[in-house]
Amino acid sequence: MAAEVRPRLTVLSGPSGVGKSTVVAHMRKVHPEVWLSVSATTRKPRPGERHGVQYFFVNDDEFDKLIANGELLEWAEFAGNRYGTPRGAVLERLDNGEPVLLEIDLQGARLVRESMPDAQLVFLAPPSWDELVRRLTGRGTESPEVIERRLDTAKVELAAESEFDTTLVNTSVEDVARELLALMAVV
Ligand SMILES: Nc1ncnc2c1ncn2[C@@H]1O[C@H](COP(=O)(O)OP(=O)(O)OP(=O)(O)O)[C@@H](O)[C@H]1O
Ligand SMILES: Nc1nc2c(ncn2[C@@H]2O[C@H](COP(=O)(O)O)[C@@H](O)[C@H]2O)c(=O)[nH]1
Repeated sequence: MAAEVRPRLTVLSGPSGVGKSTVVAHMRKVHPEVWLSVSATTRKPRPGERHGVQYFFVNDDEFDKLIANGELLEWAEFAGNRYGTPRGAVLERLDNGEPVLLEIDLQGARLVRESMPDAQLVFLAPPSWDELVRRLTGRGTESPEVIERRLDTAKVELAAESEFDTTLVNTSVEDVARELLALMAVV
């Protein structure tokens, strides 16, 4: 009998404001054992965000050093800031056989697919374009200019949906969190 193949690295991507962080937060409330990689970013913290929790907030020089030292599994520029996945923590968990989740943008997902072809790529889609605009605007964390920039990028990201292994439509946070857990073989 063939051994069961369980994808161990899962990448969750989708346009800004679709609800990736909300889904992951719900999932980890129900299953705190699911490990989410904490990225490094040059973006300034939003109110309530803490260093080492949502992100490692670093300056440009520090980000340059992370790249130069080969400490990032992937990195990308998104809407004027840089974001990257610390390599060490991800590889350590994968070596231990633990499921690993990355919440990263389309460019990062493409880079992970190149370097780790066994990763499963999950695209989180909005129920509609208007709902995406409502969510991103309603979150109230970005200026109108940044929202416009993120929505421009969202058009590119939505057009790349077919590159992903699976699409989940974020109509209900609870349903999507359950589906994602099943894809990660956590439940
Ligand atoms: N299923 C849903 N129904 C209604 N609102 C939702 C749903 N999922 C998320 N939201 C809301 O949409 C907004 C954006 O969600 P969130 O910040 O999780 O998006 P994101 O994809 O992580 O964005 P970014 O990529 O910019 O970090 C939040 O205000 C959140 O409460
Ligand atoms: N390529 C990467 N993209 C990342 C990483 N961490 C987060 N992200 C993505 O950036 C945008 C913007 O995030 P925000 O917190 O400023 O709203 C979003 O699509 C994230 O998924 C990363 O390490 N690499």
